[in-house]
Amino acid sequence: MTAIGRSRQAHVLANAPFRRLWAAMSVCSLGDWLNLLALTALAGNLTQGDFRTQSLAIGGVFVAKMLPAVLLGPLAGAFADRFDRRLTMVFSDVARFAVVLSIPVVNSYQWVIIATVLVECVNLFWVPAKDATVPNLVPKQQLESANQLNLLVTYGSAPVAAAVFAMLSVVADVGRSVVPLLAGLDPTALPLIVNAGAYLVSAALIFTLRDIPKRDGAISTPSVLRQIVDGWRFVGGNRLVRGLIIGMLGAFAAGGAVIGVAKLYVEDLGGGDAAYGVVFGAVFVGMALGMFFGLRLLSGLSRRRLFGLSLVVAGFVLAAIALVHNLVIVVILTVMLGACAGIAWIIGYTLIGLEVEDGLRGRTFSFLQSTARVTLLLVVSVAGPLAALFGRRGVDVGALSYEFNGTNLVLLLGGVLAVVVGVLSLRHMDDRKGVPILTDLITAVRGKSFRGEPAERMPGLFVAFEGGEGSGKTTQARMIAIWLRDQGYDVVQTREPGATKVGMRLRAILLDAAERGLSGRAEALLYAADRAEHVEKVIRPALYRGAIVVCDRYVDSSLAYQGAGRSLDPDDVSKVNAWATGGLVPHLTVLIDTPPQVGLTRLGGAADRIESEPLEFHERVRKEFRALAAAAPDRYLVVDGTLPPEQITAVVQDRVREILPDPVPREAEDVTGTMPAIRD
Ligand SMILES: Nc1ncnc2c1ncn2[C@@H]1O[C@H](COP(=O)(O)OP(=O)(O)OP(=O)(O)O)[C@@H](O)[C@H]1O
Ligand SMILES: Cc1cn([C@H]2C[C@H](O)[C@@H](COP(=O)(O)O)O2)c(=O)[nH]c1=O
Repeated sequence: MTAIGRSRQAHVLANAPFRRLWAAMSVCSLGDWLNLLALTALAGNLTQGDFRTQSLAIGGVFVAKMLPAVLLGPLAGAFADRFDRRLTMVFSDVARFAVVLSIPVVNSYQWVIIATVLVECVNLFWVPAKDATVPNLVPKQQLESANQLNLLVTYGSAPVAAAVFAMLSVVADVGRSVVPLLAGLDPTALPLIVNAGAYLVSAALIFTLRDIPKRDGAISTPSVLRQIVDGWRFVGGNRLVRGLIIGMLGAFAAGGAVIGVAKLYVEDLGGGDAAYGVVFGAVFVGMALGMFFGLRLLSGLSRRRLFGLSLVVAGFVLAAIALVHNLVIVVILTVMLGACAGIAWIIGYTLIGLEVEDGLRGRTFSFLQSTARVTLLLVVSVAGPLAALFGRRGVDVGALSYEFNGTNLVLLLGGVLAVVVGVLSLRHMDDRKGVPILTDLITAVRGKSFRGEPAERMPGLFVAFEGGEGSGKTTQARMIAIWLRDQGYDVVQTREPGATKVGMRLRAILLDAAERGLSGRAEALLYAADRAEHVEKVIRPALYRGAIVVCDRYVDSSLAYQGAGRSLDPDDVSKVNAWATGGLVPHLTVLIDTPPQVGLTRLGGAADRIESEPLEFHERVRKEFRALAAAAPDRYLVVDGTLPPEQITAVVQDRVREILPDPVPREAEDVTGTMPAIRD
């Protein structure tokens, strides 16, 4: 039953005009992928014999495919705006049909290149006309679903095309051996005919789609160079985005190296066109596996770390592909390579979506797309000539001989590049500095979250100071931090709320006296949010590093203030905080126990939102602090806060000394005195 006032929205594919356009897009995408496979294979077949010529010939196809988009993209977009969109698409489809069909008929390398450029020029009209049509056919609220479906067919058709290509290649081979008339035909002729047919089907589908308005507004497409310059201005200053862009472009470059030499490499391994189709399809199968299963398998690992890590692993897998001379193993490794690429791709896109602020997001995506195109073009154009330049080389080790060709070199370089950008991304974006990545990885593989590490397993020491308003804990935390630094320890002195960037904003909200009417639960959650950020970004990394963390307030403050003060269920407060901190508990909590009547009078300046609570509230807080300490005396030190500050410091020092790794004995300290190196 649907709720009153809410009607269930039909699926976007229930919209007949969009369904027809989508069908046309699907057929075209399939045709496009088949085209890529068939043309690269044909270029290799037409120049067979000489390794160098073949490498250059295949590289030439990629250059011909990408150059029109880079040079003429914006121009074609502007032209496409002026024509009737339906007719633009229909004419483009018919033109593509004719040009692709002519390729197997002419059967020459020069024509392959000319035809490729022609088809790509026509694509420049088809794509903007299609993009501008979708919003005309679909209501605004369904646009996102429509775009998702478009993406699905754009990339989802690649493995289907690879399978179709492999199958058609086998059929063509059988046909040529059985029918003598077909013997002279290149095996790629059949896939090219199917490719041409796909464009014709699309033309027919769109021709009958009368709902497309003739013209509606303009699609403005700035030049690729403009997009890159503008984009860098916006994204270059952000460390996270910089890391993401470096990683994603590196992945594109490594991918470009693979695309540029894949056909020849498969041929080197003894595979024909069908095997090329299988390897091509393996990349996409792997990508799908990575996107769906890889992320689930490692759901406990920090996304930023997983991004860099998947690039590094992809690099090693690519290097293995470069060195192994076995087609079956190469196909398996290619699936793994695709999985790493899939993980990196989805994380990269999601992180940009989540962590880049709204005003920058569009520009970041368009910057990424423009630079990705240029990177791909550059790498693909260099890969072939580089492989050709290196040629074929053999290494003899005793009775064994190992062939290392230009294709192996390009793949190996692609692998090294992926490892380097992976490491660079990790260094730029790591959100868990100081925590060994292997520890995180093992925890994630075991199915646990990286946040669940108890303090005892970390080399550092965690001391928290608690107490009511004006009890003197900030003074004591500072004295202890100075004393510890004097003794040569790495000390991180911190506080709650407000030790992180987000925390500072939360502190402002939480303590603003003008912020009236904040509910108890919201207050508890905001303190917990501050704590989660604090633990993840400051405390845990410091403890992993082996530092001593001296923290002014921690979970007990929430139990005392929100639990007892606001009368929230202590179990709820405890659970929320256990989740927020991943169960991180201090080694020692020092409670500076000062009666509120005393503490509140010590404070100067205007009272903040919590300080201005009535005395009974602060009494409840104090009572709860004392109860918590009484329940776990081993982990607490309770000191009378009305004593003179130096006396309190001495008591705290004695207790902390007991748990210090390699402490300086009290007597030695008394004799030598201290030479404070850092006062604060
Ligand atoms: N033992 C003490 N006896 C008297 N005054 C003290 C003592 N300890 C600190 N003070 C003074 O009390 C005031 C509050 O101290 P401090 O800032 O350390 O307290 P606090 O517990 O951190 O307060 P809050 O958390 O409410 O900000 C300061 O002016 C400080 O000099
Ligand atoms: C961590 C934490 C703090 N509070 C309250 C206690 C104080 O009134 C303020 C913090 O101010 P301070 O001068 O830095 O001590 O926030 C709380 O209610 N719950 C908490 O978890």
